[in-house]
Amino acid sequence: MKSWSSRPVPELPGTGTAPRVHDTSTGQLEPLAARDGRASLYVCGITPYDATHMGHAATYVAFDLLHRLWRDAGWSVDYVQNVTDVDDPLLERADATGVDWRELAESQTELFRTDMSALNVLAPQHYVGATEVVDRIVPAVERLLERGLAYRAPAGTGQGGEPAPAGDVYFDVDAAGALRAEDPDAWVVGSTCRLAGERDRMMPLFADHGGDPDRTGKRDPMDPLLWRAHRAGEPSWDGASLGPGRPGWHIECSVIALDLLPRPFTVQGGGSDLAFPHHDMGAGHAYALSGQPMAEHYVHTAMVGLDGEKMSKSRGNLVLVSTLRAQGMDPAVIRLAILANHYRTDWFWTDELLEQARRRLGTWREAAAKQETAGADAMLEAVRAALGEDLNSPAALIAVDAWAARNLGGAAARGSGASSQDTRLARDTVEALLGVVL
Ligand SMILES: Nc1ncnc2c1ncn2[C@@H]1O[C@H](COS(=O)(=O)NC(=O)[C@@H](N)CS)[C@@H](O)[C@H]1O
Ligand SMILES: [Zn+2]
Repeated sequence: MKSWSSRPVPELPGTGTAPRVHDTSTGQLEPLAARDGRASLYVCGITPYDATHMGHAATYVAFDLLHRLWRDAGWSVDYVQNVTDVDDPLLERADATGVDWRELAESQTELFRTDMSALNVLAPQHYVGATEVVDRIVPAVERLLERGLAYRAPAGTGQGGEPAPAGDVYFDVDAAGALRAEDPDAWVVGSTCRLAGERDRMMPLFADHGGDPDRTGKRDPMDPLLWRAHRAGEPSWDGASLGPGRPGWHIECSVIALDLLPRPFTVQGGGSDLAFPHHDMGAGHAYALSGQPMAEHYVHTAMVGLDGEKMSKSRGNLVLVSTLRAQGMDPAVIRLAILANHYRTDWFWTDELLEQARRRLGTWREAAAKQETAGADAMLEAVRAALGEDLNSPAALIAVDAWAARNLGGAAARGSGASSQDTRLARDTVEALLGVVL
């Protein structure tokens, strides 16, 4: 699937260092460093409807900061993102709005690409739809069955009490967890999101995020679906020995990452709502298939809300990037409004945030319009330091505020050494590291 076009990233003098970022699997700040000069990133992509709301945008802008820091450190970045272009929520929305599910997926993915390009989010090298890799998912599920790490559920009733045909294939979390006996690094339920052993906390999360604990005939209610046997009216693919059907959710990300990224890759990323079950189960599938951990680090962004509630499709309280753009809002203002919040602190989208970002950008651009300015070196150092400490973009913006104030304060405030080269470096710093064009 095609990705999107990205502006070139200005080169900066010197190099940054490995950013220390909070890793969900350890609960600590960890240096996210490349190996042999290569860093690799898998950020879960959208399920293509209601794109691109501010929650989506905040998550992809956060990982864009990491991507830019890695390039500033002189490393090459292998970046993969998927599109969950077949899944229950998408089919339900298509049915509810009387739109063909493929057309809905295609048009919403295109809108997402346009919004990402407008927000100056660097494009992944690989942008892969679940429907493009069904032929890779089927053999992976067959392999898990052969190894006794998956099983076919008998006919019964589904999560909502509806009839469920025989042939739904589930991952056996217990059997997979037993692999730890052979390898202490092996995945067990909860090992990548630190919920191991907390079933009473896990079960509601599992049910809320695509799980079907009440489906009869499962060995463990928490076993996640790998392959959904064909139901009338649903899209389905040839599943070879699995029979006709469609992929489960977690397995798509495991298979795409295993196909395109090193084992393990550097960072698995997404919003905090993906930590469990999605990233944890996905890590279990990847370990069961490869014998290697899926990722070295797991990084999750906080939730963006509106009017006191998490911004989400189900609540329909969405502020869309494309709506603001259609109203003439400069996307750089939207990006600045997002960056004014720390990626790991839940926050609410407000008009004041947008207004504050608009003013801030105006001040920065006024300073950058001056023929000669000073202080870019100090600003570069301060922005690198702020982002290098758990992607602290609010502190980075304050460093740019200080640079602008100094240069709008008249010649005396600027001090000696003002030059046009300095202005160039200031612009390049703000664009290369923050993705904002002055
Ligand atoms: N309110 C929100 N705040 C922050 N991030 C959010 C919010 N809502 C969704 N996200 C993030 O946006 C990304 C896409 O979400 S999504 O469209 O529901 N799609 C999915 O979660 C799956 N397609 C991942 S494989 C995910 O990383 C999700 O965690
Ligand atoms: Zn995913």
